[in-house]
Amino acid sequence: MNKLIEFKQVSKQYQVGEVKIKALDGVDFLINEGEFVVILGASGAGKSTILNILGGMDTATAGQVFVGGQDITRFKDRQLTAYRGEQVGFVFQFYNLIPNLNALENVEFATEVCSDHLDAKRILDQVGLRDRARSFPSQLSGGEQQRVAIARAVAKNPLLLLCDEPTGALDYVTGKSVLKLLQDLNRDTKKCVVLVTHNTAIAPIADKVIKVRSGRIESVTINTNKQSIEGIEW
Ligand SMILES: Nc1ncnc2c1ncn2[C@@H]1O[C@H](COP(=O)(O)OP(=O)(O)OP(=O)(O)O)[C@@H](O)[C@H]1O
Repeated sequence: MNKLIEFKQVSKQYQVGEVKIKALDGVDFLINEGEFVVILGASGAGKSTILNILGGMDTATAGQVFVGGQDITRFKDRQLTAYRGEQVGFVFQFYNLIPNLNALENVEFATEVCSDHLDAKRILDQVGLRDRARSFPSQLSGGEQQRVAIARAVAKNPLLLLCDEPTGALDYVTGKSVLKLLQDLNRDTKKCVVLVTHNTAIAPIADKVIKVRSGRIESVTINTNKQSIEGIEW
């Protein structure tokens, strides 16, 4: 399998007044093309910091981050903006949809800047929202809004899909169906998915599990017997 992402001795320090906070401290890991990766860890472990640096939303204090062979820590602002806009699809806990655009418009708006984007209607169809394309976020359930957010991310046709606690605001059954959608998309499109969670029960659905603790990598495990989301409970 080809290497897609490499973190090399990545550190991140935040300065809050007089206090220095070490969010990441020498983080190393590899992710291959097409992998479904779960980043696990307790609150404050550094999971979101890893995802934000990988997505070009934050910058490392030290170290290198290679994505598709390019060191994104060396990118100038414009390159980073282009990388974020075109190569990365984000899915957040609280959907972040634009309230006065309907579902279809939310997806189309996100893909406008992407030269290689997919058809918004087709992707909405794929996430099971064909009949809700004209609905506004306030008219959709949490699970439906998250499906729009996933469609928005996928329609950009990005290199990677980054998901930060995508089921954090959803009930058990809806959360499971959103994870199933992400798992299906990963299988069908071969896009790399990196999902951050504190829920250890989700780990068996991943190809690779990266455990983070106090800003360091505790372990990296390859699941030889990856499970389907239907097969696990918590
Ligand atoms: N902008 C910031 N300024 C200062 N400290 C920050 C900032 N962002 C994160 N931190 C700190 O860095 C550490 C790692 O935070 P991070 O958000 O990556 O953890 P996390 O594992 O994603 O936690 P959670 O599951 O609670 O979201 C924490 O101690 C946090 O307080």
